[in-house]
This record gives sequence, C-alpha cells and structure tokens, in this order.
Amino acid sequence: MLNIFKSQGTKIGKIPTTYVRFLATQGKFVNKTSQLDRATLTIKDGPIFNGYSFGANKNVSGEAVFTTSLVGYPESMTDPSYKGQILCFTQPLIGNYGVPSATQKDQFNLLKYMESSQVQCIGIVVADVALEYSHWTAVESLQQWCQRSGVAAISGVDTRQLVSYLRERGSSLGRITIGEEYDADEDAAFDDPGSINLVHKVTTKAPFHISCPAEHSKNIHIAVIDCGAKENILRCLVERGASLTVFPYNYPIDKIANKFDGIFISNGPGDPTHCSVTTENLKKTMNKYEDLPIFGICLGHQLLALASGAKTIKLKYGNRAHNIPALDLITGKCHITSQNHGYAVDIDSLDKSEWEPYFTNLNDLSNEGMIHKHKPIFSTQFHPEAKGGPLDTAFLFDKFFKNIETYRSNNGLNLINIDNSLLVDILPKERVV
Ligand SMILES: NC(=O)CC[C@H](N)C(=O)O
Repeated sequence: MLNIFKSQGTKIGKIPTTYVRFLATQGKFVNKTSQLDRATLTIKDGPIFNGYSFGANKNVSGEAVFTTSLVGYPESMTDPSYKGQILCFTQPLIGNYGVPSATQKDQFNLLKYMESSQVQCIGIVVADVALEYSHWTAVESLQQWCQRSGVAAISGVDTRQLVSYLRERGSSLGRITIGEEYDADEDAAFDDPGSINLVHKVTTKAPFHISCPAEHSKNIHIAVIDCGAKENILRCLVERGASLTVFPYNYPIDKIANKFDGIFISNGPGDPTHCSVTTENLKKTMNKYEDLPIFGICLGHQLLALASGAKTIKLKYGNRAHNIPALDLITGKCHITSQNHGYAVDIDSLDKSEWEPYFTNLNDLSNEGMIHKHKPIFSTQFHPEAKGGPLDTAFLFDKFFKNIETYRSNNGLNLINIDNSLLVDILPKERVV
C-alpha cells in the first residue's frame, strides 16, 4: 500500500488518515489520529459516537444537520445560514484540499474564497479528516483552521449511521464534547439555535455600500436586505453591473425602496418566522411600489412568502446538498441545484390568485420557488449562486436584471435614484459587525 502511494509520487504525509490507520495496523506508519484528543458526539435522546477531536478544545451544542455535498467545505462552513449548527459531512474524507485564504479579496472587494469572514457553524463531524492537504489555493489545513477559528471538530464518526438516524428521526440537537471522560448523563443541556433570532447575529449592523467598478457598471443600484448574505450572492449581483447598498434585516426598507432599481432579499440562518419585522417591511414595500423588481433566495424566498400571507414549515431533516433536482414549472426543465435549508414554504398556503409556484423539488416535492402573476417578483428556495456549483440556475440573476431593465425603461426619468457617488463617500465598504 505504502509502496503504491510512493510509486505514484505521493508523499507519505498526503495519505488520507484511513490509510494512515490501515498502515498503523500493519506496523508501517505512525497513526496520527492517535495523537488527537478523544471527542464525543452525543445526539439528544439518540446515539453517542466516539471519535477524535481535530478542532478547538471546546464543547459545543446545537442542531445537528448533514450535507451530502462532495466539495465546498470552506464555503459551507462560512455560510451564515449554518450559524449555530453542527454540520456533518457525508463525504467520507474531508480536508484533503486544505483551506484557502480567509481574507483574500477579489476585484469587487468581496472575499475570494469564503462566504463570510468567519466560520459560522459551531462544530463539524466527519468520518475521516485529512490532516495533510494539497491544493494550490490552500494556506492551511482544516485542522489548523478549525483550531484557529474556535470550531469544534470530530473525526472517526460513522456518519452513515448518524445520517440514517437523522433521516429516520428528523433533525436533532447534538453536542460535541472534547476529552477522555465524558458521561452523557452528566450534562443534559442542549442549545436549540432554532429558538432564537439568528439573523440578528449575522446581519450587518449598519448599511454598507459595494460600488460596482466602472468597467462592469450598468448604473444599476440594488438594495440588499442582509439576513446573512453569502459573498457569492453579492458577487453575482455586482459582476452583472449593479452597485449594492446592503441594509440590516430590520431596516424599514419600504421607506426608501423607490430610490433603488430593485430589492434583493438574502439567505440567512434559523426559523424565518423570527424575522417578522422584515416580513412586515416587505409587505408594505410590495403594496406601495407595485412594479418594483424583487428577488429572494432561500431565507429571502421564505420571507417573501410570509409577506405574501403564506406559511412556512420545518422540514423533517432539511435539504443540504449540491445535486438536488428542481423542476421549473414554467419551462418544464429540471435543474440540478445547491441547497441548504431546514424550513420550506407551505405551497398550499400560497395565495394562488396572486402567486404561482415556480419550482418544485423532485426528491421530496417540497416548494422551491414562487413567482408573482403580475409583478416582477420571484424567489427560489435553492441557491442559484451555488458556490461551488452547480451553475444551472445562474440565469435567475439575469432574469432579475431583465426585470430591472424593464422597470427602468418603463419609469424613465421618473425614477429618483440615490446618488451613488455620495454613498461611496459616506457608507462603510463592508459588513458592519
Ligand atoms: N440558506 C438559507 O437561507 C436557509 C434558510 C432557513 N434558515 C432554513 O434553514 O430554511
């Protein structure tokens, strides 16, 4: 085994830990995981898994969820929608391509590799961590990143058993405990992130402005309602030619919506019903400005649905993956989509005189989007910006921009836009924390 790896030019240090364990049993190699602390994953009223800690030396508790995505652990872990959750990866080997720079910016002053400036989930669960890594963008290992970021991490868990349990019993609270001696009965307290308003924690605390560089600019100005917006969503808007003013989730957007070419409502963590202030503001905005283009993604979709009078429900265990089929009910085409959500819009509660379902999930038939019958408003439960991929539904950003073009040409000179150059001078350039 060792020779095969060597003959392929792979250094011993790059061998995944499963092989390290195998080699250790053959007496051929030092078992690196044996140098790690013990850790325990306890599911409330459920199974207990013993493993090894490769993250922060810290006990954490939150909702245990799983993603079946094969790649993208840096993006998922920094997605604000995962705030307060313990994220289990079903891909058996995690960490082998390391972690890219958490601070490097792109040409739009947006984070180049991460979806926000910090790790948002409180813990991760993997079957097998790669302590060594190799990738041209990597600057550190997953272990180093978790330790540096204060994120608990456990390896050596039978993630198939965990996921089978979560699919059977539904989303559950979990706890990662570091150390040799852990008695599950000792500590019965489990934090439930679903019970608090997590959006309040991740939203910008004051408006900030992202100016579209002149070579890209179409002189479009979009107001973004920030419930925990992913960087790549902002990039998808800016690279299409828009400058953005990003507002806190509770900003009275209805008072200024007519100063913008369109409104975008972002993704975000937790139960959408905690954001009733946003819902109320959206309701007023839609009533006041009938032809204003609006686009919402994920939590943004749920908030728009609540504003239209529909209801949301909690799914049994949610949809978190990069390959979920969504049927476009207008074109009849099926798209492969990226998703991360635990709640969904109850499509039966949608006012069908005003709205139509737009997409349907072909795995569980849950709602994946809605579109207004007369106004330029639509939203999706899945993520058309999808980093890392797939890009099947990126055309929805173009659709939003098309709605904006129509809105502008219909309104002509009547549209009173805010002077962008003024905003550039007075507003911060990045999220206010
Ligand atoms: N990615 C998101 O915006 C998630 C939306 C919401 N928090 C949910 O879990 O359903």
